[in-house]
Amino acid sequence: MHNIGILGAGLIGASWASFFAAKGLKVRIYDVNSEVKENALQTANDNLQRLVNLKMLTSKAAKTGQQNLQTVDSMKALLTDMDYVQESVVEDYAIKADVYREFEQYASLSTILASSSSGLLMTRMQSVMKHPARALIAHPFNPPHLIPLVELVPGEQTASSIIDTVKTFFVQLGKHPVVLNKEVQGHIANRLAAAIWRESLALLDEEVASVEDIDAALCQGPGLRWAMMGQHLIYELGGGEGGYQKFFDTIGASFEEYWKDMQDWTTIPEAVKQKAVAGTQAYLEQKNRSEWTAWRDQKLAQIQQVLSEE
Ligand SMILES: NC(=O)C1=CN([C@@H]2O[C@H](COP(=O)(O)OP(=O)(O)OC[C@H]3O[C@@H](n4cnc5c(N)ncnc54)[C@H](O)[C@@H]3O)[C@@H](O)[C@H]2O)C=CC1
Ligand SMILES: O=C(O)[C@@H](O)C(=O)[C@H](O)[C@@H](O)CO
Repeated sequence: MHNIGILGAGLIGASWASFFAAKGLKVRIYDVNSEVKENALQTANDNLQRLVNLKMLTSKAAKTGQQNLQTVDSMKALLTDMDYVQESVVEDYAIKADVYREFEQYASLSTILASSSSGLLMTRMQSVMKHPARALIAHPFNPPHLIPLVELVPGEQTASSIIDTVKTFFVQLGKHPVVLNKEVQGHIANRLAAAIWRESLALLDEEVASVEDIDAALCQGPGLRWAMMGQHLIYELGGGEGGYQKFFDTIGASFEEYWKDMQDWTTIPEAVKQKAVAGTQAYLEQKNRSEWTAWRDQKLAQIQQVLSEE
């Protein structure tokens, strides 16, 4: 697959455009909002240069990538002779349904449609399609041009061959695809993030600690391990010579007590949202959002460079 379509070019679509262009693929960018589309082109060009500065891309590859990026003015122009489309339009079933119906007016039967959706169910999204077998979720983590994870989630009508094709495609591009056997809201990573986020909010609400200390307790502790290990492996090691079973039999029992005492919100209280927004302002006194984003991207690149030195 060489012709890549970016359908929806906001925050994630622009980063996807950067990623595919960095890999030497031909990338067409479309968004219903022309200003967003042109901004995405500029962002993708800027990101390619940033990848050079981060020593994650050669200048030659960046130049080729910039030459391979183009914006188009219609879905028809986006989808003509298109191999693979990464859909990153607004996270809304109705909007995605309209986009999928329009997609099928112009895309050939062989064109793969992959949604970036953070947690919508592909079965519901592909239900409006005449040819749903070629649609799946390929959910990234922000920013996809720097974070390798992509969660592949089939809908009930997705062909298994499409999952295999897209998994191979992403592995060849240096991504780390994980394949879900069945769809669940939020997939894997966002469900894990949701559990941590809820308790981060609860600890703030119960005035256990400040926003910055709650965040630091995460990124200066377990977060460092999470860059290379997940909870299962971490606790296999946490059990010492007795391994995971020892961990279950000893420390694990304490976690059962924590769970009894932890929040089980299914909606976020408005007062908590206000506390979190207020508490986060302290970060913006240190750096503005663009500076935090640049700092994040630099650290993400450095971490991955270290982790690649096996
Ligand atoms: N923001 C994030 O950190 C992440 C977002 N995602 C997912 O990516 C998707 C996009 O999210 P964002 O980039 O954050 O949203 P965004 O709001 O930045 O971009 C969405 C874009 O879709 C465009 N759009 C709306 N209707 C359209 C149509 N009919 N045709 C073409 N373009 C249309 C909008 O103009 C907008 O530019 C969502 O499904 C979201 O769940 C996935 C991972 C991370
Ligand atoms: O965290 C991410 O980048 C992704 O997993 C998401 O889909 C989040 O929901 C994102 O929309 C907010 O960070």
